[in-house]
Amino acid sequence: GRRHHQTPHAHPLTHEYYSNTCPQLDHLVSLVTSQQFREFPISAPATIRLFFHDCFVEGCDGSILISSERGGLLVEREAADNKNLAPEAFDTVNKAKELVEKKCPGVVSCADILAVAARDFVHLAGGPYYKVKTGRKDSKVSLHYKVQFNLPRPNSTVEELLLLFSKKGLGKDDLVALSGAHTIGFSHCNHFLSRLYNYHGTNRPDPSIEPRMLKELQMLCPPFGGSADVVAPFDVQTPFEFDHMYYRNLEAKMGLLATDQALWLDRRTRPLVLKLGQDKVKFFQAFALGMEKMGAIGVKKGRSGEVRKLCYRPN
Ligand code: HEM
Ligand SMILES: [Ca+2]
Ligand SMILES: [Ca+2]
Repeated sequence: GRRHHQTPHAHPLTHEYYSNTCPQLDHLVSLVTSQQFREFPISAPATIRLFFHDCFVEGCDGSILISSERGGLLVEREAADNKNLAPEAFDTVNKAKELVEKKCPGVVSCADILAVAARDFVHLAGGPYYKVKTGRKDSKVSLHYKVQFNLPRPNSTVEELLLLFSKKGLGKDDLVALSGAHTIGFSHCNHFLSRLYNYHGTNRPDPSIEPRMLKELQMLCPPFGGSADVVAPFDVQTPFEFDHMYYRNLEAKMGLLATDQALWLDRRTRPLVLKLGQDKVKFFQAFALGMEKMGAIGVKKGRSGEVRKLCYRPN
C-alpha cells in the first residue's frame, strides 16, 4: 500500500490515538482533575466552558489557552467574551500538561488534554462518563479578534444560535443538549441585567421570568452601581450538580439568560427541552454526543498544528 496523499480526514479522531505513545493519559489527567475538583470545585464549570470557547473559535486546538506576551498581539483570552473564564480552568490544563509531559514527553496536545479534562469534570460533578476521542493538534497562534463572532451572546435569539451552531456543524439537538451545561456554574449580573429591568427597551422586566426568581435576581443585581463581581447560579435548584434540572427550570420560567429561556419559548426547541427535562439518561446521552461533535470542530492535523510543550505558549 502507498501511504502518501492523505487528506485531512484520513486520520479522524480516535479512541486509540495515544494507545502506544501515552496509554496512561486518561489516568494522568484524572489525577489532576480530581484533586483540582476537591480543592477548587469551580474548576468544573470553568473548564467545561473553556472547552466550549476553545472549540467554537478556530476549532478545538487549544488556541484559547495561549497567554499574552508583552509586546505581542492580543490573544483570544483577552477578548471580552473570555475575560471571566476562571483561572482555575487554565491552571487545571497547565497542571495536567506538566504531569503528562513527565510521563509522555512531547506527545499529547493541549487541545486533547482540555477535552479529557472537561469530560472528567462533567463526570466529577455528577454527569455522564463518556470516552473522549483524541488526535487534535494545537494551534500556533491565538488572535483576539477571532472570538467575537464565533461565540453566542447571552441575548442571542434561537435563530442566531441555530445559525451559529450550524456553522460549526452542530444541529438543534446539540444546541439544546449542550446548553444543559448550564446545569452547573454561575453568571455575572451584566449578562442578564436587561431582562430584570429593561426588556427590549420597555423599561419593564422580561415577562418570561418566574416572579419570585425575578425578585431575588433584582435584589442580587441592582439596576445601577451593583458590584461587577456578583454572580447568580444558572440552575437555582442544583447549581453544583450535573443533572437535568436545567430543563425543568426552563419549563418553570427559571432560565437565567435570555438564551436559556428562549429554548423553552421557541417551538423548534421546546419539544427537546421537555424530553430532556423528563429523562436524565436521555440528557446524558445527548450531552455526551454533543460534546463528541463539539470536540471534533475544526480539528487540526499534521503540520497545520503542533504539540505544544507549554499550553500557554506556542513552541
Ligand atoms: C448556547 C449559547 C450559550 C450562551 C449564550 C452562553 C453564555 C454564557 C454566559 C454569559 C456565561 C456566564 C459567564 C460569566 O458571567 O462568568 C456562561 C457560563 C457558562 N457556560 Fe455558557 N453559554 C452558552 C452555551 C454553553 C455551552 C455549549 C457550554 C458547554 C458545553 C457552556 C458552558 C458554560 C458553563 C459550564 C458556564 C459556567 C461557568 C462558570 O461558572 O465558571 N455554555 N455561559
Ligand atoms: Ca480554538
Ligand atoms: Ca444542576
